[in-house]
Amino acid sequence: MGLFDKIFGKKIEEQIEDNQTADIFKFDLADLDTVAEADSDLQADVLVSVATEIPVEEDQQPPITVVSEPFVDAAIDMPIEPVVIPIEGLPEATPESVPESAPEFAPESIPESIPESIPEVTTPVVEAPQEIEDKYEKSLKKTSKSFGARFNAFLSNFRSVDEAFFEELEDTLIMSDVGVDVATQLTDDLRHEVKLQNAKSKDDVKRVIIEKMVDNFGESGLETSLIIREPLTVMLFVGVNGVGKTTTIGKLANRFKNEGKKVLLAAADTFRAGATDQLVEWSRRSGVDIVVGKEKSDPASVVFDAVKRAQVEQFDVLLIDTAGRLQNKDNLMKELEKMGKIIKRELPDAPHETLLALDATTGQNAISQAKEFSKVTPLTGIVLTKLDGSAKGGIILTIQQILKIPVKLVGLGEGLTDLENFDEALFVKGLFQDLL
Ligand SMILES: Nc1nc2c(ncn2[C@@H]2O[C@H](COP(=O)(O)OP(=O)(O)OP(=O)(O)O)[C@@H](O)[C@H]2O)c(=O)[nH]1
Repeated sequence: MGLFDKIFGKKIEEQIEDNQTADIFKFDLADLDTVAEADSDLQADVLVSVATEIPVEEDQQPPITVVSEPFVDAAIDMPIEPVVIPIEGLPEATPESVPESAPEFAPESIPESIPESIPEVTTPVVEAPQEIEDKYEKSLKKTSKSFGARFNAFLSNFRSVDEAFFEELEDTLIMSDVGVDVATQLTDDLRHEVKLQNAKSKDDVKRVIIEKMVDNFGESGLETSLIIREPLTVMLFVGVNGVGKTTTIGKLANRFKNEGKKVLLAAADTFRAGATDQLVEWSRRSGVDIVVGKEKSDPASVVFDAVKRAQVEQFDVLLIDTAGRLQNKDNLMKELEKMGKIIKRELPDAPHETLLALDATTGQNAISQAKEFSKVTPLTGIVLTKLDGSAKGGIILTIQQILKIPVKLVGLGEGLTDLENFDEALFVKGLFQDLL
């Protein structure tokens, strides 16, 4: 049984007839339903994502002293010295306040008052399946509307299923961010399928199109669950600026914390001023510990400190934020290789996940980023962020089909709990809600 049958029920029950000619598929579309007007907002499409600093009330910030533990390694040759990182707006740490080794995770280091807007921090949250389904449906509304509007408009223009129909269908698929290769393949498949199923009415054709898209998707066979390993799971996050890496790490930290796991963050994006502060803020929100380095210091040293600390203090999960400077691929590659080497020296099977964050609002651009990043480092999965603000969620179909990299997590909002495991069935249901 294909994914479509599992989600939407039985396929069209038409006799499969052999030796059918194209003429048989001529049908009258005069009785088409009134087509909903395409949402002009959705046509405008691209939403511009702006990386913003997380607003924090000054009086809610306890003093933070963050120490990067020194290490000596002739092989890697990184001159590291203990550093005290003054977080903007906080009292500067004095050398005396710097402990010799990385500080023990102390509950006191978590701010006493968590901002009111994030009550989930201390309460384990288990979401009901219906809640998750509703979130998917809501987040995919824009994509589904634009998908639905395009398809309904397209179908209303045709009186018969002939070659022109399939050519127009291919264009519609491309415009729906499915990607050229996938659109061509799908159209070929659909030519065959429509014929095979002897689809005669508008609804039949529509159903066959969706059915084929869904089944293709379901056949990807990609493992979408996150890899979790005992005693320590290491996850590396990569992606260009502003796509939502830091936010995803914050949300994931909160989720693992609520599951009772001991979580450590590593701010290995030492390149961009402010990136560390942002991650520090997320660590506060989620109530988890963090290792940071000096601005412009070697990110590999932060990773080294974090791995050591995670092992010594028996953390369950280490989430590493990196700088995604795709503009300088050689540097990025070297940087990621070096981090990988350091991690592997301590944990040969780590990093267990190298997750690429992609912004769903950027459509096909996200695909190019995925292609570029997979040249730089092997990727185990994708986090598709901002699905809630995108009308281009259809790119998931392309990502899985073309890149063969599983989407593992989806960002469905800016809140602490707006991150979900990728669920093919819920995604597909949400995607086609306006078409069926
Ligand atoms: N609506 C929505 N916004 C999101 C989501 N994920 C992240 N954002 C927003 O996207 C913006 C950028 O997110 P960051 O997490 O700072 O992105 P980043 O990739 O870490 O960026 P750099 O730190 O510059 O490398 C922020 O305003 C986030 O609130 C999401 O799933 N939905």
